[in-house]
Amino acid sequence: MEALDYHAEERRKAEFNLDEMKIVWAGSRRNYELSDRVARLVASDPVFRKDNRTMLTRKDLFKDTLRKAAHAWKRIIDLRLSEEEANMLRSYVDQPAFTDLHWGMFIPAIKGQGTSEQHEKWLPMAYKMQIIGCYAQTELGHGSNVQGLETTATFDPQTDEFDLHSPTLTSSKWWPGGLGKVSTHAVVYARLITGGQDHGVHGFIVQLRGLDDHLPLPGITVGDIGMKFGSGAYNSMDNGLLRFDHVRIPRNQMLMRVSQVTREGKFVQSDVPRQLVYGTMVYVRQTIVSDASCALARAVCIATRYSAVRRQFGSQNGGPEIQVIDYKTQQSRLFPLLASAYAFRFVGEWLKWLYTDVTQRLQANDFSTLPEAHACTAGLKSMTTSVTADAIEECRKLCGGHGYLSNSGLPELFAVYIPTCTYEGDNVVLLLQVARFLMKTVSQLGSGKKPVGTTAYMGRAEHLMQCRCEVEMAQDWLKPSTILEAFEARAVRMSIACAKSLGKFSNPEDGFAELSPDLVEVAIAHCQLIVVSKFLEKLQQDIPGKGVKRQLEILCNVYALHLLHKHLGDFVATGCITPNQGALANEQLRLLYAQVRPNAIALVDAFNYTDHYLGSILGCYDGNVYQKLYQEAWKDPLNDTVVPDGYLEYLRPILKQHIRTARL
Ligand SMILES: CC/C=C\C/C=C\C/C=C\C/C=C\C=C\C(=O)SCCNC(=O)CCNC(=O)[C@H](O)C(C)(C)COP(=O)(O)OP(=O)(O)OC[C@H]1O[C@@H](n2cnc3c(N)ncnc32)[C@H](O)[C@@H]1OP(=O)(O)O
Ligand SMILES: Cc1cc2nc3c(=O)[nH]c(=O)nc-3n(C[C@H](O)[C@H](O)[C@H](O)COP(=O)(O)OP(=O)(O)OC[C@H]3O[C@@H](n4cnc5c(N)ncnc54)[C@H](O)[C@@H]3O)c2cc1C
Repeated sequence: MEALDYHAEERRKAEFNLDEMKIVWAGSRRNYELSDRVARLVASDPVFRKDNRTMLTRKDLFKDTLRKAAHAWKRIIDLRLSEEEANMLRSYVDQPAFTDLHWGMFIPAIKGQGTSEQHEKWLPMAYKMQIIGCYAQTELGHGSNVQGLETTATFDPQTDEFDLHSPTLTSSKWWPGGLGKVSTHAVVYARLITGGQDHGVHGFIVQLRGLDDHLPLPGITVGDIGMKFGSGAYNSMDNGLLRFDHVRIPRNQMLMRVSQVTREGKFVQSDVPRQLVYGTMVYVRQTIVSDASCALARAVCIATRYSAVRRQFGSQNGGPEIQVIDYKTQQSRLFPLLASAYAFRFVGEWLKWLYTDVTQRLQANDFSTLPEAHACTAGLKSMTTSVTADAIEECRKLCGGHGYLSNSGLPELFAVYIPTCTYEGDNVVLLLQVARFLMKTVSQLGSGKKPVGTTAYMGRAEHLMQCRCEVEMAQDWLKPSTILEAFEARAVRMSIACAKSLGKFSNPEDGFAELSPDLVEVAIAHCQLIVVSKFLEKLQQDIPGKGVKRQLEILCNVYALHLLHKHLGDFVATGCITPNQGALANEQLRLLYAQVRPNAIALVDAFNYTDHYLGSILGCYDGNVYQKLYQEAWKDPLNDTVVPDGYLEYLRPILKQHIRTARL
C-alpha cells in the first residue's frame, strides 16, 4: 500500500531535480550519502528517541543524555565510524551534551595550542575518551573580556609546577559545558605569572576528577550552575562552575605552542602571534556558521510544510479554503528565510575552506590571513546566528497557534538555539571586532597597501563612492553585477562615512565607543555583502540537474533583494540607489516569491531531514498534521486520568463552595 502523503501534489509541482538539489545542499554526493546513512541510523534507534524529553525532570534528562552519549560511543566503536561520521551521528542525536565540548573544543584546543609532545601525550587518551575534557575560559565576572580573566597560574621554579588559584569569587569559572558533572579534565585559561610578572592569559591542561572514583581532586570545587532557559533544551548540558585552591600541575601542562615557560621560569614568546591562544574560538565560530544553516533550514522546513497543509479563509462554493502558504504576507515572511538557509549553507562551505586555508598557512608560519579569518568567523558567526534565532521565532509565528505546542519542535529548537548569539562571543562584541578590522582597512587605503580577500572591494573605493545604480526596470535587479555593486557601494560608503566621523575625535578609542552603534551597522553591511557575494560565486560553478541552478538563482535574488528592501534606508541614504530603484527591487521580489511558491516543498525536502531529526509534528514528511496532533494530545501525562490529580484537594472545594455558601 502506498504511504499517505498530504504533500504529494506540492511535490509534483517542483520544477527541479530534487536528488541533485540534495547533493548541492550536502556539499557533494559523498557527503549526501554519508549523512543520509547516519541520519537513518540514528532515527531508527530507539535509544535516540527524543519525543518525550521536554517532560523529563532535569536529573532524568541529564541521565538520558549520558545514556545517549554512551550508546552513541558504542555505535561509533562497533560500526568503526570515521571521525566525520561520528560527528554527524552526534549531531543527529540532537541533544546538547558534554561530548560537544570534548570533541568540539577540548581536543581542538590541545591540537591548536599544544606542542607535538603534548599532542602525543594527551590526544590518544582524549580520542579514546579515556579522559573527557571541556573548555574552561569564562568566569563569573568576565566572559567577553578574555584579557580580564582573573584565575592565576603562578610558576614555582622550586617544584617545576604551576599553582592554579581562584583569588576571588568573580574568578570562579562559570559556564563551561561538560564541566559541571562529567569532565575529568579541562583546558583552563588563566593568567600566567612567572617571577612576579603577569604574561596574560594562556591555556593549561588540568585534571579535575579522579579517573577511578570521579571525585574532584584536592583543591578543586566543581558543580553545575543550574537550570537554563526552557524545558528540556540546553538543560541536558552540565554547564559548570569551578574554583581552584592552589592546585598544582606540572609545567608541561601549559599549552606551549604560542609561548613557553622554561625550567628556570623564563617566559619565552615565540614568533607565533599571541592571538593564537584564541584559535579554538575561531575554529568553533566557523562551525557555528554551518550549524546556523542547519537550524534555520529545520525551522523553515517545519513552517513551509505546515503552511502548505494549513488552510484559512477563502472557500468558494464549499471548496477547500486557501493554503496559508499562498498568502503573499506568508510568502514574504517565509521565503526570505528559506533563501537565507541556502545562503548560510554556501557561506558556511566557503568559511570552512577559508579556515582550512588559514590553518595550513599557520602551520607554515604564514600569519598574514589571520586577521581576515578572525573578522570573517566573528562577523559571520554573529550575523548568521542572530538571523537564525529571530527566524526560528518567526517560523513559530508562521505556524500560528500550533507553533506554540511543544510538539511543533519550534519552542525547543528556539530554546536550544538562542544562546548561540551569546556563546563563542557575544554577537555585538564580535561585530565590533569586525568594525575594528574594517576601520583599519579604510585607514590603510591611501598607503598603497591593497586590500585583499573579503575587503578587496575597498580597493575600488574611488569607483564605488560615486557609481550610480543603473536599474530602470524591476527585472534589471536580476543582474548579478548590479546586485553586487549595490552591496559593495553600500558597505564601502558606510565604512568610509564612519571612518570620517571617527577622525573627528581626538582620542580614537573615545570615537570608537561613541560611534559603536553605527560601527555595528557597518559590520553587518560588510557581512551581508560577504554572504551575497559567496552565493553569487556559488552560482558560477557548474551545477548539474534539471532546474537546480535556476532555483538557486531565484533564491539568491530573493536573499539579496529582501536584504535590500529591509535595509533600504542604508542603500538610499548612502546614495547607492534611488527610492524608485528601491521600489523596483520590491516589485521584483514579489515576482520572485511567485517563482519560489511551486518549489517551496521540494526546496525544503532537499534538506533531507528525517522526521526524527526534525522532531516536529507540523513538519513531518507526510504532512498528516491533524491526525498526529490529535493522537499526540492523548499522550500527555495530564490525560493519564480523566479527573486530574488535585481535583479533590483544590478544585472540588472551590466548585462546591456555593453549596456551603447556600447552607450558611
Ligand atoms: C562536533 C561538534 C563541533 C563543534 C561544536 C562544538 C562546540 C560548540 C557547541 C556548543 C558551544 C558551547 C560552548 C561555548 C563555548 C564558549 O562560549 S567558549 C568561550 C568563548 N568566549 C568568547 O568568545 C569570548 C569573546 N571575546 C574575545 O574573543 C576577545 O576577548 C575579544 C573580544 C576578541 C577581545 O580580545 P582582546 O582584548 O585580546 O583583543 P583586542 O584588543 O580587541 O584585539 C587585539 C588584536 O587581536 C585581534 N584578535 C582578537 N581576537 C582574535 C582571534 N580570535 N583571532 C585572531 N585575532 C584576534 C584583534 O583583531 C586585534 O587585532 P589588531 O587590531 O590588529 O591589533
Ligand atoms: C549556553 C552557554 C554555553 C557556554 N559554554 C561555555 C564554555 O563551554 N566555555 C566557556 O568558557 N564559556 C562558555 N560560555 C560563556 C560564553 O562564552 C560567554 O557568556 C560569552 O562569551 C559572553 O560573555 P559574557 O557572558 O561575559 O557577556 P557580557 O560581555 O557580560 O555581555 C553582556 C552585555 O554587554 C555587552 N557588551 C560587553 N562588552 C561590550 C563592549 N565592549 N562593547 C559593547 N557592548 C558590550 C554585550 O553585548 C551584552 O549585551 C557559555 C555561555 C552560554 C550561554
